[in-house]
Amino acid sequence: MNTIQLDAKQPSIRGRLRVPGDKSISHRAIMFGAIGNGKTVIRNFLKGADCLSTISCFKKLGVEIEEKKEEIIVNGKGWDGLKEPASILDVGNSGTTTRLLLGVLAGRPFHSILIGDSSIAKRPMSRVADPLRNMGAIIDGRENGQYTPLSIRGGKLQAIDFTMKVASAQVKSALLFAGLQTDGITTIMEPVPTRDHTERMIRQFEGEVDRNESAILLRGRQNLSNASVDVPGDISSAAFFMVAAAITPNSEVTIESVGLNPTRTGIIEVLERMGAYIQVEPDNTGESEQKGSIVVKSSDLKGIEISGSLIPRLIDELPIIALLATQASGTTIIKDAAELKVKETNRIDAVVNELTSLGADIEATEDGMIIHGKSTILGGKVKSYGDHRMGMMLVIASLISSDTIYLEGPEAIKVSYPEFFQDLETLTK
Ligand SMILES: O=C(O)C1=C[C@@H](OP(=O)(O)O)[C@@H](O)[C@H](O)C1
Ligand SMILES: C=C(OP(=O)(O)O)C(=O)O
Repeated sequence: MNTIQLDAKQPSIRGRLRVPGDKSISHRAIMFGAIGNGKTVIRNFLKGADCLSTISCFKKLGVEIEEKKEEIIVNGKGWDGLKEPASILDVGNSGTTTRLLLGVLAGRPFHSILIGDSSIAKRPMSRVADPLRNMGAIIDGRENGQYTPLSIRGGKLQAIDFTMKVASAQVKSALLFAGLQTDGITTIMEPVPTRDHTERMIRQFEGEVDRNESAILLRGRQNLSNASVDVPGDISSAAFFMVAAAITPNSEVTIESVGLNPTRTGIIEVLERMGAYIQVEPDNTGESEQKGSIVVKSSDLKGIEISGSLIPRLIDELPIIALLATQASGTTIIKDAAELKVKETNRIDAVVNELTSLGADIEATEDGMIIHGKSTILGGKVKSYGDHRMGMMLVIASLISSDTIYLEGPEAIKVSYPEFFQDLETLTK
C-alpha cells in the first residue's frame, strides 16, 4: 500500500469541471445492454475499477463488449446470449456488481462462481441471496451462503412479493433483474425510496415497470431492446468538490452535466439546509436521467440533523458530509444510517477514527455519528481502509488542514474516480 504526503497548502477551489460518469448508471448500462437485444452504445461510461469489473464479468458470460476511447458498445443478444462462464467471475471491490449480477444469474440455467476482494468478502449477501433462493435460484457460499465466494445455479424462477428490510437499491435491482425472468408479476416494497436507475433503465430499454404509492410492480418475460445511454456525471463524485468549495475560503466551483436524479440529490439538500451558497441549473435534455450544473461557493455553515428518507438519497456522501459538518458551527446529527457499517469498510468507525485523529469533535452512534463544529483540522497520519470514499474525503480534509496529512492507501480512489487527483489539481491551480 502507498502513502502520499498532502501538504497543508490551504488553497482556494476555483473553476469548472465535469466529473466522470455515474457509477450506478454505468454498471446498469452494461447489464441492460447485455440482456437487451441489439447494439447498446454507452457514452461517458465510468472507467473506474468497479465498472470495469462489471464489464469483465459480462465478457466472461459470453457478451461481446467493445471498449473504445469515447464509448462502450455492448452487443446484446437477449437473455439467452449469456452463457455459462468457463472461469470464476471476479467482482473486485464492487457490491453493485455482486448483487445485481446475482439477480441476472438467478434465472440463467447454468452455474457461476463469484469472488471478490477482502472487503467484498465481508459484505452481507443474504439480503439478495435469500429472496433469490425463494424465487428458485440455488445459491451457496461461505458461512452458509452468506458471503463470497458464492456459487449460483440459476433456473426457472417464480415471481415474488417482497418487502425489503433494508433500504437498498442493490437489493431492489437484483430482484428486478430476476423478476424480468419470471412468468408472473414481481412486487417489491421499499421501506423508503432508494435510487431508481434500474427502473428508469428498464423503460429506456423499452420495458415496463410501474410504481404505486407503496410498491414497484414488474411483469416477467419482457424482451428488452437496445439503447443509447449518455451517462451523466456522478453526483457522488461531484460531492467531494462541492464540499471542498463550501469549506475552503474564497472558492467557487461549477460542476457541469452532473446527474440530478431526485433519488440522489440529498447532498444538495444538505448543503442548502446548512446554509451553503449553492445554485442548481437543470439542463433541458428530456433524457431518462436528469442532469445539470451545480455551483457552490465558500460558505458559513451551521449544523443540522440528517436522517430518515434523506439517508438513501446521500448514503455514499456521508463520509464527505461528516467532514463538511466539522466545518459547520453547532451540532450535526446523522442517524438512520446503520448501512454505513456494511460498505467497503465500516464507514461509521472509519470516519470517526480518522477525523478524530485530525482533531475533529465527532462520536460514533449505533446508526450514525454526532459532530460538533467548528474544528481546526490538523495534520497527521490517516488511512483509507481500502475505501475510495474514505480516501477522497481525507484528501479534501488536507485542503483545510493546518499541517501535512499522510494518507495511506490512496489507490482505493480508482474504484470510482480514477481522475480524482488530476481534477483536483485543475481546481487548485
Ligand atoms: O444500486 C447502486 O448502484 C448502489 C446502491 C447503494 O448501495 P445499497 O443498495 O447497498 O444501499 C450505494 O451505496 C452503492 O454505492 C450503489
Ligand atoms: C458502497 C459503494 O459501492 P458498492 O456497494 O457498489 O461497492 C460506494 O460506491 O460507496
